[in-house]
Amino acid sequence: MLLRALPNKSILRHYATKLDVLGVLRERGLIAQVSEPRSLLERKLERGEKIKLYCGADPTAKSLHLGNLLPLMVLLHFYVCGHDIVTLVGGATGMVGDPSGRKTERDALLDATRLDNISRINKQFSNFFRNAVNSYKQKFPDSEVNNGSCAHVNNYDWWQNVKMLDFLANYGKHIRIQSMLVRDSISSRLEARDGLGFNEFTYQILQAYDFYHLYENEDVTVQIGGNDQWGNITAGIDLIGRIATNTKNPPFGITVPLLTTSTGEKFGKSAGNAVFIDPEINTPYDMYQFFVNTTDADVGRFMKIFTFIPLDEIEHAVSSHLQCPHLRQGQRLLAREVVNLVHGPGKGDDAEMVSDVLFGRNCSGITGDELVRVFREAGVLLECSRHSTLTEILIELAQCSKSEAKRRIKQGSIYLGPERTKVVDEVSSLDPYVIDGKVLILRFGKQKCFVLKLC
Ligand SMILES: Nc1ncnc2c1ncn2[C@@H]1O[C@H](COP(=O)(O)OP(=O)(O)OP(=O)(O)O)[C@@H](O)[C@H]1O
Ligand SMILES: N[C@@H](Cc1ccc(O)cc1)C(=O)O
Repeated sequence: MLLRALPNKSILRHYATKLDVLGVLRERGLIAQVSEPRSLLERKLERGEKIKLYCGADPTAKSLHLGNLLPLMVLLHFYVCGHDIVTLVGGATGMVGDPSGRKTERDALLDATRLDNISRINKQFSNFFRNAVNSYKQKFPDSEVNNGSCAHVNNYDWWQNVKMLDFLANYGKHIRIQSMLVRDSISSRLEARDGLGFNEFTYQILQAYDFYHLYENEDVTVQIGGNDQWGNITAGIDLIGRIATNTKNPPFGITVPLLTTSTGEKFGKSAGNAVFIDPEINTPYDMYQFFVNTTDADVGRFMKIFTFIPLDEIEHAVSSHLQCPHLRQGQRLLAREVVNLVHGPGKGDDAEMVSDVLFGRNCSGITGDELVRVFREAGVLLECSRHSTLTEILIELAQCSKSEAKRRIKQGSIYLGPERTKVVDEVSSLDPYVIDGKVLILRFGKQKCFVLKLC
């Protein structure tokens, strides 16, 4: 296995002092466990040796979600420091189902659904790394980013050729049942009433063999995953130790802490609380809203995990945020940065603009075209005929009767235009409130705001 030295120029501002990506990741709260011999990995990195890392996700949903971003952020930090990365979509493992962290067996997916999920997830992997690197470059224009290579693989590509008899004969004896039985994902399910199917029991063998395959064929030496993946990752390390032809470069596993909800549940698909990164499922604005609602206590932690904001700037941002927490400056910075990173430079700023308009911040100066673009992307642009009267528009928006609409206007709870002009009567023309002849901002009291494109 060839070890290549990292080009000096790839050492970025954040890592300049130590060549210590692992140290930075630890400080950012992105490391739960590193397998032994850890010091060997640390020394390699300190010497500037280039390594290759992989992380996998099963195609059990249409999209990756914010929980999946934690291991991907680890890959990303290594990537912008010049290391090579591989993402894996589990075309094979997705047919079997990972029991890790689950109390019950997964429902099998239809082939067509799984295949569709695979192509979507591969696209999300490549978009994520492209957007994140672009947003990194935009954020730190003076840093030279010599990112490593980024490859995307599907484990079905090698599993489809593996024959069961050959596998059992060649690898079976190297896989020890005792160590399989004691892994948390297995032992916890053996005690449960419904037990565990043979498919799920063998899952760790599949993931172990993936690591072995990538180690032998692609020079991958590190696997990253959530902490629930520790058992599967160490199964791979065991297998490599037993059968690899060249063990001069020992394999390693690095896990990230599991992002949990306030009730301690893993944030993800199974728990049904995921925020997805596919903009067709959750728009950048949805993601912005999720982060803007972060509690004060989590703002700094999430900035460390989900953004590239340097640690000293995070400290500064959090302490000035805590002086006036009601302004939610910390949450706004966090939300803007994450969305820029995941969806590409500028998308966080666009989402912030939508949020500012909807939640009543000063929005004068935004052009009609810009409003149409950002509200359309956020999926919250409404349309109405430019010949409609105010009463007709209200009937549509509030799904109310004509008399109810008129009553609302009389009550003085309707505000129009960027200047939020209160109206108390049907207006003869909406034109004075319309921005650039095409967009009307209409508010119901303080709570609701609508942006309408006039057609
Ligand atoms: N909440 C989370 N925090 C940290 N890592 C996570 C989280 N959710 C998933 N991951 C990690 O993302 C990687 C891919 O996960 P994958 O998509 O296969 O399953 P999942 O999202 O955990 O799905 P499920 O909820 O159905 O178990 C794994 O390494 C997993 O540990
Ligand atoms: N088991 C991982 C996904 C995965 C699949 C195959 C691998 O080789 C690696 C990771 C999970 O469910 O989160």
